[in-house]
Amino acid sequence: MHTDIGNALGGDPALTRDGLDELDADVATAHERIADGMADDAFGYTALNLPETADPDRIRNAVAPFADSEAVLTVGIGGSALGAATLCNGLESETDAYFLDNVDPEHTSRLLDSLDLSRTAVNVVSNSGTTAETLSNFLVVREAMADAGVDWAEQTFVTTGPEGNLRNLATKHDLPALDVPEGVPGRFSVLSTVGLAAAAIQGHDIEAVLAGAAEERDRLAGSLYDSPAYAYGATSYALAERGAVTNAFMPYAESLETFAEWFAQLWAESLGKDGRGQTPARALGATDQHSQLQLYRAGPRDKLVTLVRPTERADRGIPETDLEGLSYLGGQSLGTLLDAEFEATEASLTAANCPNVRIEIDRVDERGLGELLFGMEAACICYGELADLSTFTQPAVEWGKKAARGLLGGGEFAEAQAVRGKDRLVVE
Ligand SMILES: O=P(O)(O)OC[C@H]1O[C@H](O)[C@H](O)[C@@H](O)[C@@H]1O
Repeated sequence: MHTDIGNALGGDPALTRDGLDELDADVATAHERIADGMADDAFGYTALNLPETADPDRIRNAVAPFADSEAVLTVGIGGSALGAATLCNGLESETDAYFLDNVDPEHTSRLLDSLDLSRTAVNVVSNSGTTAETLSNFLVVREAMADAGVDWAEQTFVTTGPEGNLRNLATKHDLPALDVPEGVPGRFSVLSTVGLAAAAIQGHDIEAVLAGAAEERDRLAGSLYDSPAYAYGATSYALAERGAVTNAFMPYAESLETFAEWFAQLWAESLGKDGRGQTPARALGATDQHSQLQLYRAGPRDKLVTLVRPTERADRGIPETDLEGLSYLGGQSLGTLLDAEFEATEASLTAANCPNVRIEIDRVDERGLGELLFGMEAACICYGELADLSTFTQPAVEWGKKAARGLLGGGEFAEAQAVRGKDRLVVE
């Protein structure tokens, strides 16, 4: 992964090279704390050890019974779905991958009706083993399988923590179970069983994902100028502190669209605390050049734009044409056009003083995704250290979970009272 922060300097909000140089001493301290956390396998930091500690053979063996499946359906939400979705949606496979995260009944029904459940492996993922959306969707999937005359227990495996309803269910029905590694929060779990099992069923080279991640880990160093991950984390932090409270994250590859979703969870849930943080906005190049870019270039001066692309991709030529005014396109390729658009957007933002960062990988393949995923995790942790935030907690998300559970009669939660006490001012 390469991080080019040249265009992050000298814009509005203003960040100077001197400012970054000054921050570099804090990056050195942050790096020490991160290295200590990794060495101690401390909660959260241990996620950065996954390139070494994840066991691809164990994952491959666990999913071997499902190798002939036509599709893999992952039932999970948040960190228990987005990592696997990033890998599966980023890479080509003959085995289809589907994800049930939301509990929209229409979507769930439509998806289940469209699948051949007799040829579908079901991967139920929940670290806590108690998440209402995941367990509800699983109960619905199980019923649909039974209705279709499918032995659900033959086609289901779980990925979960040591305790909880899902662990109990796996024990009761003797389902294959993969363990979520201890101390790894969901949004940092993509390089573990949580993110890699579905990719393994799809036949992807999960060792290469880990190798890409390991390469990025080896480049963590005590200076932001030596580590692409810290360069991104430190620059984002410095800009946010100066007013760039929005991070418009814009990959130029359809295959990276889910990666932007994964990034949004990582950045928002980890760094949105104590009145601080940087709001991730998901965009896709070149599509959103024709919509959101207007705001990024000419709207409030409160943004960092992150442009991400592979430098190599399978290309497709644009046919020659004698259509008037279009001859300049003939003989070019879609890839050349996309690259030109990327560079034009970058220049256009810079000309308007909008700070932007360029992140590149060689290709969207297993290795490249491993680099990006690890790189963004390390960037996020670095940002959290610099801002002195508790990167690995999510009290605000837990609040809503408790409120919803209380409303459904799942226990006594003070948070549910707040929902009942909602102020109303209805206009009809
Ligand atoms: O894996 P689970 O325990 O089911 O949790 C799934 C998700 O739940 C919550 O919303 C957390 O804030 C997320 O970080 C987590 O990834």
